[in-house]
Amino acid sequence: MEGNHLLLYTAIVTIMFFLVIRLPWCNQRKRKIGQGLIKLPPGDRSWFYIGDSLRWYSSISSSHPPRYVEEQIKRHGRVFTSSIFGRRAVVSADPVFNKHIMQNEGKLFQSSYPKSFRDLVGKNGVIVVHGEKQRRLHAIAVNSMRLEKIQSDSSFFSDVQMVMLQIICSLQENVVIVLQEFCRKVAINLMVNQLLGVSSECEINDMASLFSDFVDGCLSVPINFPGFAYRTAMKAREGIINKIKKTIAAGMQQLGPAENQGVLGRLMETESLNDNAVADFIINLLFAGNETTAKTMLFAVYFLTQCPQALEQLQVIDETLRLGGIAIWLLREAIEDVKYQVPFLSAIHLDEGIYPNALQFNPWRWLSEENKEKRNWRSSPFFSPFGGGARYCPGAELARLQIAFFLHHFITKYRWTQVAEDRMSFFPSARLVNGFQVLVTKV
Ligand code: HEM
Repeated sequence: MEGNHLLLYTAIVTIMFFLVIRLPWCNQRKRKIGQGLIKLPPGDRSWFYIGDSLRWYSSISSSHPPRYVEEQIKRHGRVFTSSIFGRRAVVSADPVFNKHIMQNEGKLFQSSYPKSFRDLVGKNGVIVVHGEKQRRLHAIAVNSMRLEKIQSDSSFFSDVQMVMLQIICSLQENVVIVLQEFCRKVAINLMVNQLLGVSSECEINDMASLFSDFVDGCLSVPINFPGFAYRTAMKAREGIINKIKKTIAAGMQQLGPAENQGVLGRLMETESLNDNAVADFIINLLFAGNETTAKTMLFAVYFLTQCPQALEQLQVIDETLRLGGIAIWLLREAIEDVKYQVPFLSAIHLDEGIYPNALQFNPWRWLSEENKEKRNWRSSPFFSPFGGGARYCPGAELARLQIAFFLHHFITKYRWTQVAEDRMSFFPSARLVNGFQVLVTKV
């Protein structure tokens, strides 16, 4: 399992082209496969996994991450077996089967993460726990970030506005900026404000620095030794926990109504979690929400740069999530031997059959009548940027609001010119390889 770290981290931060189901490789299962009692989906039977892994890596680090999967689909069909991550895994690029996997979280499949990752995000966090505990924390997360809840927070809009203005107005004119870094800063500052209810510039900056170290560690190789990003992230985790505990101890009621104190305030008022559980909860939201939101902001500006007409209309968020979706796959472990059929011919976000000219950024596609139902990410098997089933993303509404605010401010206040070639890559995590260097000028 340890060998899986890098890919796992990539998986976590990087719309769903496909789902990977890791097969727990016990002797009993090996024997059953040998005796033909368990039939695996078709696939290359080579146990020499390096070849598959290299092709997998080279594909996800290219601008077209599903390449490897597409090649395998041509040979074996939409659900196939592959030797990646040092193990046999079943890869599904079948939209309906993917939905089935997500709907059966905890019954037939479950998500699984290595110990180093669990230590960092907290072993009681919603991302890593299972069963009743996961359902309870997930419900709390959904409740604290519901659209109505966010909108009823009288300070939400003014806070977001303030954070946005602070950062966006700090941009210098006629200077080349690396937009990737800039979007990360925007997302981290918004996250500090939205999760902890912190609004003073100085406090936001302090916490943003800890958050940034923490997120870097989540995306690094887990070497717990001084000088390594993972160790720095562990330290940042301690700093974040201290701050959360201090905020709790200070009694948020003194600071005003709890619904105006971010997710932490709402949590304290309505839920009976102990301090450690609250800290792990917030840290999980931070991890899950930060890179995903930052990269969607970045990719939206990147696609808009290539499509100036869309600037006029701004129907861009769903199209960005389809074409530049951050979670390119999800990982599941099969709990039981699963019978499945592969009768489905349709495919997912980049499939020409579902989305004609799939590789073209075309936000107007979402306006057509036939795509209206497809667009419903809660029910559609063809559009799953926020996952599905028991683990669907509880931060989806918050993320969309933040991205919309960012685009509004950035687009109405600035014009930009791209100054260096760039392309998308999903290795080691979703990014633009040259950071997207742009020269900005005020409108
Ligand atoms: C564009 C931005 C975002 C994208 C594309 C995204 C995508 C996803 C996806 C695909 C999952 C499912 C993972 C799985 O099934 O294994 C997920 C889960 C999750 N997301 Fe998001 N997310 C975004 C923003 C956010 C934000 C802003 C927050 C919170 C502040 C958040 C919190 C979470 C949490 C806590 C989970 C885990 C739920 C559980 O395991 O029960 N996400 N997200």
